[in-house]
Amino acid sequence: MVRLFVRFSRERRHWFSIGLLAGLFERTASLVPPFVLGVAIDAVFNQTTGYDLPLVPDGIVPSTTEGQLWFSFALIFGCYVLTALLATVRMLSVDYFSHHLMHVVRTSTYDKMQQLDVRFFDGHEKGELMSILNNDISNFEQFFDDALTRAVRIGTVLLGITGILVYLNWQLAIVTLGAVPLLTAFTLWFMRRVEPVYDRIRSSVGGMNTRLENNLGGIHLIKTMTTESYESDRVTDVSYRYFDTNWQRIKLNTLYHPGSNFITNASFAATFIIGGYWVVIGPPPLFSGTLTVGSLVTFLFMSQRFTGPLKQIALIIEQYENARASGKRVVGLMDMPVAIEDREDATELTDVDGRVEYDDVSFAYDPDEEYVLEDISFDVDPGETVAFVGPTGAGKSTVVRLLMRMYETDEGAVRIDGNDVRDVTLASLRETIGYVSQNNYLFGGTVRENIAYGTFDATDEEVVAAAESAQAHAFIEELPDGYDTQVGEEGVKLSGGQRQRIALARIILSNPEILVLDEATSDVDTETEMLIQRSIEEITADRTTFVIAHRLSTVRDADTILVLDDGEIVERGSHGALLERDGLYANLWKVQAGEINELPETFVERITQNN
Ligand SMILES: Nc1ncnc2c1ncn2[C@@H]1O[C@H](COP(=O)(O)OP(=O)(O)OP(=O)(O)O)[C@@H](O)[C@H]1O
Repeated sequence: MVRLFVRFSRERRHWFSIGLLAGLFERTASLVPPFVLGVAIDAVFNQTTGYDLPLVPDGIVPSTTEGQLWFSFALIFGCYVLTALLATVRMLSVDYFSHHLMHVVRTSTYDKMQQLDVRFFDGHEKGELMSILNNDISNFEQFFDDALTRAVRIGTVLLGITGILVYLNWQLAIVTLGAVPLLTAFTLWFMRRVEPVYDRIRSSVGGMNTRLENNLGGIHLIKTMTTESYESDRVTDVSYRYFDTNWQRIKLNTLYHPGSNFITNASFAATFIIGGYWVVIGPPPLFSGTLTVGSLVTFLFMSQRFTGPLKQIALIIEQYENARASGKRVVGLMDMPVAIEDREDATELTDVDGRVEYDDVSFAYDPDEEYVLEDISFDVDPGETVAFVGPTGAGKSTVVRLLMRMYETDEGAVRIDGNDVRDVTLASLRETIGYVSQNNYLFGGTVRENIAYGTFDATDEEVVAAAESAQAHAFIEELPDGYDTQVGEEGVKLSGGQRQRIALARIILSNPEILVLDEATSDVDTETEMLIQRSIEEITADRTTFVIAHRLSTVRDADTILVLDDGEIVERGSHGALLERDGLYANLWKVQAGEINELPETFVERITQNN
């Protein structure tokens, strides 16, 4: 928490200082009225002592009893006004500071999260990350907004009360203040018990968010599979875990609150009994000197004033523990090493011709698992189209993820125009490559915004031209508001094929040097695909293109077709050459063309051996 505070509060820290100072003076001013009341009782009502207020020059104290009465009223009223003014200053400055801090921590955490590589997101659920960005950062804000200023005010009150009570009667002060060490010991015991519970609460919030996020995202699946009751049970489980960890906290709190109440009330009772005895009968055994009625009234008022703040310590601890657990998660994320980032001497990838080389590339998603790609080598000349085909899970998408350096090769190198992708800046590398996948993400917003995403300065004419190339213009025109139609969250208001065409238009508009089409037309009907294919031929004519497709008709015109199986290239060549070879590709083609009904059983084995 200290780290987060030091790092992110720099710009607005003065607001925090102003707030703390205002809180300090506010509490000091609030202690004056009971003290003035005590003096007034003795000097004005009982007339047993002189009107003597420390720090107030004698010259300004009226000499008549009536004057002293009005003076006391004015002083008490003035302190209340001052307290209210200072409270306003405190609240404004501290609220401003803590909300600004929350804003800075949230945006910085988000920025950091964005820098993390895809592998990080593979291993973390969205709900978990959402709960860090939302709940954890709010807890952090709450601590600074509320708990910390409260702690400062309590500190001031306790110090002020201690000073006043010791000044009035140090012996009775020992009785009244005896509660403080007891309460401190009790509080420390409580803190030790409650700390791990808060860690568990924060993690159960993350788990619950993840479950809810998953279920809302998969609501269509839940409905079609009629798994509502199964999912209700799963939500009940995570919600119960949250309830249960909270219940542990509540149980500890219920022990703490009555316990601390008892200690502080005992201190009040002891002050009342000993002080009352002293005023009425004389000093009790072990005590000596005099105690006036006014002093006893001040003592009783003050002991009430400090029992409240002492009880609030529990709340502060609660907020502190909450913020500590949250801070740990935020810092954990901030400290997460960025596995894929620009090297210090990274250069810009500019004037790209589009020559791509895979040089003996091997890769595993999990270092402890087998390679997903093994010894992949091929070259693509500028402007050529290379296609990847092969059974599902063969590693086709993985090949292109390495090109964009979403993951790094374990062995070998991927080069563009002779530059190892690890030696160029990530931004220039990824700007060079346009990627359309089978899972096209659309942001909630209009069709136009989605097409121009990433090419934010595109004119309307350019957007329409890109949509025309992607065979999307006609259907967009049919939509209720044309290009201004809202597509809904993740584009739910569009069909899969429509979403794909918008994603294709987006990439066409960004005009990348290298194009990757990963099942980019898998969701459109054959007719539309043929139309898109014509546009794609135009778009890809002069640029290096990687095409991944299960529908082999899409790739038959590619310059080179690489057939992948189980992470290895098992065949390579043009469509005609591969048909002649009569291997895996030829068999797949025959199945798709309806010439044979199923693949020969031993084909993979045979082909692998032949290679
Ligand atoms: N993010 C990931 N983490 C771990 N393993 C992965 C990940 N993505 C893919 N894999 C695994 O890597 C292998 C290759 O996956 P890849 O997506 O490259 O196959 P593909 O040939 O593109 O398949 P498809 O035709 O079904 O899209 C598969 O066994 C898959 O389970």
